[in-house]
Amino acid sequence: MVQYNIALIGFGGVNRALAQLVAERNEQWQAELGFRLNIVAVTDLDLGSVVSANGIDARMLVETKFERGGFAKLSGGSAEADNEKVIRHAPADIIAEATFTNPDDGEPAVSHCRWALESGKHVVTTNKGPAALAAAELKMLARRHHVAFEYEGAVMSGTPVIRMAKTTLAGACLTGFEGILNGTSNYVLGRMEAGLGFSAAVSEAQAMGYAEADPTADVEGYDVRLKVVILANELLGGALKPADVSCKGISSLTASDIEAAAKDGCRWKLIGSAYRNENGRIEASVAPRRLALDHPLAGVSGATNAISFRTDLLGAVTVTGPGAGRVETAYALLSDIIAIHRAEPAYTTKEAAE
Ligand SMILES: NC(=O)C1=CN([C@@H]2O[C@H](COP(=O)(O)OP(=O)(O)OC[C@H]3O[C@@H](n4cnc5c(N)ncnc54)[C@H](O)[C@@H]3O)[C@@H](O)[C@H]2O)C=CC1
Ligand SMILES: N[C@@H](CC=O)C(=O)O
Repeated sequence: MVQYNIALIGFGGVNRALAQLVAERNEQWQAELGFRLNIVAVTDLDLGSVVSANGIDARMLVETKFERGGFAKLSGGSAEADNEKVIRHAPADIIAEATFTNPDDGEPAVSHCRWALESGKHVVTTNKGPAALAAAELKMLARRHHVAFEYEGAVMSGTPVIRMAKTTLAGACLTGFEGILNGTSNYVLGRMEAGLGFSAAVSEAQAMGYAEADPTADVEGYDVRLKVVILANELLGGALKPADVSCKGISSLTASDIEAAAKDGCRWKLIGSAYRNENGRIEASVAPRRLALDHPLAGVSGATNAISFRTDLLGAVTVTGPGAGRVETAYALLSDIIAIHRAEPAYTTKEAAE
């Protein structure tokens, strides 16, 4: 039986949902995917840290109402989130990083990933900071230590966009993309169309688990900007930084802007895009756009996201699916672990990994 020991860094909506899946689906994964997961460590800024080489009961983790520092009450627990010690020394094969996204420098998540990779542990993360701001360094570190750095969930949560574009669209000559890449802002725009105020709509998105810890990142477009950087660098061979992407969010859109668009048979959407121009330069932007109702992205509603890839050989290829949500994003971590499992011989053979 293959069993991967996993450490959860950050125990908020996404990693809790992953723990819930572990509690409910390990038998199914063993039968269908050929492995099971064993949670050996968890750290969280609010709750502290806990390590157990034999494994921590996933159901107990999700069902217990821990108070601040509450992991101290568990065997092997402490009230402090001792991330570096846990990441470097817990007996984990895989580190699941799901702490807050820091859009400025990606820290401390970049360091979490670095410590894990340096210690020979695979990293799966939904955190956009490391993927957008330090992917080149972290991928190199991963190669050097013969482990994986995977971040499918950083764009469009569990909807398989990065891996799909890299593998199944290989050879189709991708020249650009445009899409709705933030669930919160799309949800907010839809609720405003239904007559709700901006702040009330943002509160709803927070309650549903879609929004960032600071929802400014969602409504001002900073979250989409990170996703555009990730996709442009990963799929178009760019070396973009957030400052290279012009950025405007939806916070200045008023109820009357939304009404006026509806009267004209249009709808506002926050669109992130990047294209390689004829000089080979990548032009990237984030901005609200008024789309006619027959535009392929106009009908994408709620926290659903969609991306249209522009390719030479196929024209536009559009993928739609969840863009946010706790379980949906936990699925992205599972999909990264499945990718690691399927590539495992490449990691255990030194020559193949170099
Ligand atoms: N919720 C969603 O729909 C999606 C979330 N993401 C990303 O996944 C990550 C996790 O998202 P959620 O679980 O929804 O966020 P959350 O805010 O529910 O949970 C984050 C957890 O990380 C903990 N934390 C923060 N800094 C920490 C640190 N330095 N050390 C240890 N723990 C720390 C917090 O105490 C909190 O419990 C974020 O980076 C987010 O941007 C990505 C795609 C979708
Ligand atoms: N806050 C983000 C979560 C996923 O990246 C969103 O709303 O899309």
